[in-house]
Amino acid sequence: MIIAVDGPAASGKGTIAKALAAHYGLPHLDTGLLYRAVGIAVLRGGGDPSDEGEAFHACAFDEALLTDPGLKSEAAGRAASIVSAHPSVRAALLERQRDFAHQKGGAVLDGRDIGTVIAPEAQAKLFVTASPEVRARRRFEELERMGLAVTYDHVLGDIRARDERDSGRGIAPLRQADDALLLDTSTLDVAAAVATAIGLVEQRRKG
Ligand SMILES: Nc1ncnc2c1ncn2[C@@H]1O[C@H](COP(=O)(O)OP(=O)(O)O)[C@@H](O)[C@H]1O
Ligand SMILES: Nc1ccn([C@@H]2O[C@H](COP(=O)(O)OP(=O)(O)O)[C@@H](O)[C@H]2O)c(=O)n1
Repeated sequence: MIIAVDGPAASGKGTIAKALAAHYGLPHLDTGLLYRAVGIAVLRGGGDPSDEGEAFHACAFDEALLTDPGLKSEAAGRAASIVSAHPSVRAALLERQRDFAHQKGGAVLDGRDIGTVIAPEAQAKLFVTASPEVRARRRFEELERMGLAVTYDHVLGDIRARDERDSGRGIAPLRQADDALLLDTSTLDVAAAVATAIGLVEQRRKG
């Protein structure tokens, strides 16, 4: 079974995708990490994420970058959101994601375009969301726990800017697939959000 989990920044999609993977015994891919790695590779090379040529070049990033703690920073998220709007960058990362989705037995992937572009044939698609304020609070607390110097207002501004860029781009914009089930986690804690997600996947499996 392929499970596609899409949604905006800090909606809880990664938490849900990981829990679904554990529940169903499937491998999980956080596709945002790939774009973050490209973004960080450009920044560390002194380049400009909005330069498509530089961003494309960075798609051949060192695999060790995928476990770099710097990937979780706001700067990496911002750079990821800029490089991910370049068609050549999306094309360069496409096959790797499709191969992961189509491995024997299935997989869980989370991102922005899993249900629409990477695996439109996924048996279960969830679109996870929450209000921008709730998402900013969660991300703010997460970054604080990591010891990063951030303010709530800055994180909220960053989340809004990313929402706009991710939803407004011409290629693979963030949107709920027609056959995706909506899961708003604004008033759900992690346990309730995961339980709801499992219920929705079961609905698709049986239907
Ligand atoms: N339903 C929830 N209630 C409270 N906190 C949550 C919930 N879901 C996720 N979180 C927390 O919010 C932060 C962002 O969650 P994450 O799953 O990484 O979001 P995303 O993958 O959408 O960016 C993490 O610190 C996570 O523990
Ligand atoms: N499948 C994906 C995943 C991420 N991305 C981009 O990569 C950025 C970082 O993604 P992420 O999932 O790591 O970000 P968070 O939602 O965890 O904050 C997003 O803002 C998107 O611009 C994408 O375009 N397509």
